[in-house]
Amino acid sequence: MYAKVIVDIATGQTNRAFDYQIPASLEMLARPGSRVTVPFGARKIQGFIWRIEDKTELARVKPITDVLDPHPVLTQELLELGEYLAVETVCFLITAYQSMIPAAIRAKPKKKIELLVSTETLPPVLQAVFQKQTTIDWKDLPDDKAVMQHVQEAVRHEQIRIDYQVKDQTKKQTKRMLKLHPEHRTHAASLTAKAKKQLELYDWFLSIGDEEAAVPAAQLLHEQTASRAVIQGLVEKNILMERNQESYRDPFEDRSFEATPPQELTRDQQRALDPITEKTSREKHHTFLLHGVTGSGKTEVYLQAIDRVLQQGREAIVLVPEISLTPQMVERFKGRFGDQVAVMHSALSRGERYDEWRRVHAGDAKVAVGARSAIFAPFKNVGLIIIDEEHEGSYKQEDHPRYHAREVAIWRGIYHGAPVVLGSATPSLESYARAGREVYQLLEMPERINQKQLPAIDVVDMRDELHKGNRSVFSETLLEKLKDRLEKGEQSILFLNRRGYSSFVMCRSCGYTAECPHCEITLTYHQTKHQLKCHYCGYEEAMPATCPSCESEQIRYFGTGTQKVEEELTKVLPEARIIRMDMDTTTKKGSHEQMLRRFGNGEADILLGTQMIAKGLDFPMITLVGVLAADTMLHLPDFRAPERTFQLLTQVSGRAGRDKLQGEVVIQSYSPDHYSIQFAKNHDYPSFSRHEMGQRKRGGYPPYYYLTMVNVSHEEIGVALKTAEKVTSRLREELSPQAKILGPTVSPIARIKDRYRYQCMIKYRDEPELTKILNDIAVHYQKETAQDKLFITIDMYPQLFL
Ligand SMILES: Nc1ncnc2c1ncn2[C@@H]1O[C@H](COP(=O)(O)OP(=O)(O)OP(=O)(O)O)[C@@H](O)[C@H]1O
Ligand SMILES: [Zn+2]
Ligand SMILES: [Zn+2]
Repeated sequence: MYAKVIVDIATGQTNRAFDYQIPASLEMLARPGSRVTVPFGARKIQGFIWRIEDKTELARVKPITDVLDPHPVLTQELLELGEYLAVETVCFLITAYQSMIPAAIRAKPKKKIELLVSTETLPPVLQAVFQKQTTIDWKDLPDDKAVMQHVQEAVRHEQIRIDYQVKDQTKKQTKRMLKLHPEHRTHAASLTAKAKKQLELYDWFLSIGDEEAAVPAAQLLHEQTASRAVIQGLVEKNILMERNQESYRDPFEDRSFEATPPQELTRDQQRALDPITEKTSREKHHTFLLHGVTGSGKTEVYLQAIDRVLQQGREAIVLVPEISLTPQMVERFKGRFGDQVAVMHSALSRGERYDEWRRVHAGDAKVAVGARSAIFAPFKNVGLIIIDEEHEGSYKQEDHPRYHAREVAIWRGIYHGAPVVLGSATPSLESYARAGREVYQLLEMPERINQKQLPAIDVVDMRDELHKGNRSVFSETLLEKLKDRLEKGEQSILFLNRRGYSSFVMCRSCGYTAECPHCEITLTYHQTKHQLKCHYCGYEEAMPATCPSCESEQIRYFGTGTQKVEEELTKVLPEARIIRMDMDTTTKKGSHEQMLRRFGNGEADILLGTQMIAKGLDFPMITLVGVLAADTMLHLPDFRAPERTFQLLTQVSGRAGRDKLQGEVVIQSYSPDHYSIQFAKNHDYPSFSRHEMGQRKRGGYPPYYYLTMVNVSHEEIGVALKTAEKVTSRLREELSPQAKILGPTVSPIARIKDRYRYQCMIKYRDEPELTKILNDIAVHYQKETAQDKLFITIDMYPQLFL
């Protein structure tokens, strides 16, 4: 037998399968998707078995040194998905595969064989191998075909188990379990009346009424059902059998989750659920866009749809943005589905993450809830994929492989015949446009639960505040309302946007911002040259000393931090209890959760924070939301800036008045008339989307055009530029005349780590050859890139433009 192996060297030359022979001793373990060690030149390296074949074209092939995984880490499906990702995102196969498995098992684990039954029941050959041990190293097995056949048989009969020897830091815990031996009836004949205690224990097991039931030995001892000697007696007689069962580290074990029964759905919820279950019950793929306003009860729809899928014996994947993977969110899923839920996110330790992954891999968990990479959950029978807050930029990975989780979800949905549900109060324009063209099916929930009103939004013009002589970060209106909530004992959220800080220039007097005359994009301030620059076309101009619009000298770049806001807040509202949540205060593991729990328990009046408090929170006592500066993101050099602003304002406003009390929102802005702010104020997603679609059409941006970004960098500015020019002209030659190729221009960050950066943007509608051409370009420069001199990054769904 031969294995085609994808080796763990991410270069163009090694981006193909290499043939190796599978030695007899490893035949049983070598499966597609298993990781292996193989000789490569003078070295030994790791790789993945990609395919297994019974012949090779090569005259001489070396044997595989070792198979690392007792069970393949990648399923056949994931192997195929990797091939798709490699082509579609222009990355190496090995990079795609590595991104699908947790970091903890990328290390080289040792394999061991564990005895699950008493030694005597093994065939003599294996008895000799084990002797008195219950666990032996795989390495110590004799390299003998006959022994291997016995091992294979014993695995099949669950007499032994092959598993990883995991290093201490990620040590698995095991529990000794007892159950009836398959042939207990025959063996029980040997029990005499004298062995009273043993008979009692045997009867106890029979009384369970389930031949397969396994009971922890510790429980029997603890509850004094039997003594150690009695248990041992029955095990020796092969009436009971013992086995070690893994118990997983449970990151949530110190917390109990209140069971939450399904709620009776509202009419809107039922109307959203029905089309989804219609597809799940027929195991048909279909993509839904669930557009439901904040507080419309989208989560309950997800939960009930998942429930159906679990009843079918299938599995579900739920993606949520990392930042909204709060205890509240976890509670809802654990509360409904208990241990069947595996939670996968970066706040868990490496070991915990590994355990959760293993529970999915072993089929012990049925629902994977996690951030972006959970889309690779190694389930075998996926029945439903949900992407909550589907508009979030974090679903796009900004490193190789540069995939978008939405595309991966749809690929897997098609593979499994599983619907994909994209949910949001503020869908991305891309998804909404697809729903408009009936590529996705739109499901709408336009009202909050119990017809609760959406909060009234007050937009305060901060230019007026300045003219009135108020230089504080709080407008009079906001301060008044904050005081009012303090008196009533209700809670407030203050939101300060961190993104887009000090990168743009604005006149504090009239709200003027500098824009590129060619691109409808805000110019970015470059400190070194004291200049304003367009990231897209390269246009630049000098930083003005006075505002070109009103001649005020109050023109400057923009920014203030949460810490400063907190200081000011304690000055004006000394009696308020404040929790500040930002990158600085949440570095400690668990602090994020703890702060939210304290706020939820009413231990603070005001929650002040950045992006991490904008979504997902569902606290009944929040009746006021204040947005301190709505503009910061509006002027980012990114065509999605108005969309992101609208989304964020809508999401953060959505935290107010979700329960019985009516909510209210104050948005402070220097450009209160901007359409993003006005449409958000009126809770008018459809009008926003219509207006923004017009802008996109005029600018030639998604969803009217696709974008691809090619970035070239090199230590020598000349080489970087020349290569970028070559790539650009090649694209111009090979793509159709309809494709617009912009650039090369200097990247917004012109130099990173001493490398000069140039970029080229491709706008296109239909270029079937594009991925092929880009892959060819990557191959063409592979020598230079392999030497780490030249970097070419190709991004098929650019989300960030820096
Ligand atoms: N059918 C129902 N009956 C009563 N209460 C419900 C029902 N469905 C949901 N709820 C409650 O309504 C509240 C809002 O629901 P949920 O958090 O799911 O909204 P959402 O649509 O996800 O909002 P957001 O987009 O703002 O996160 C929750 O407290 C939830 O428990
Ligand atoms: Zn001005
Ligand atoms: Zn421009």
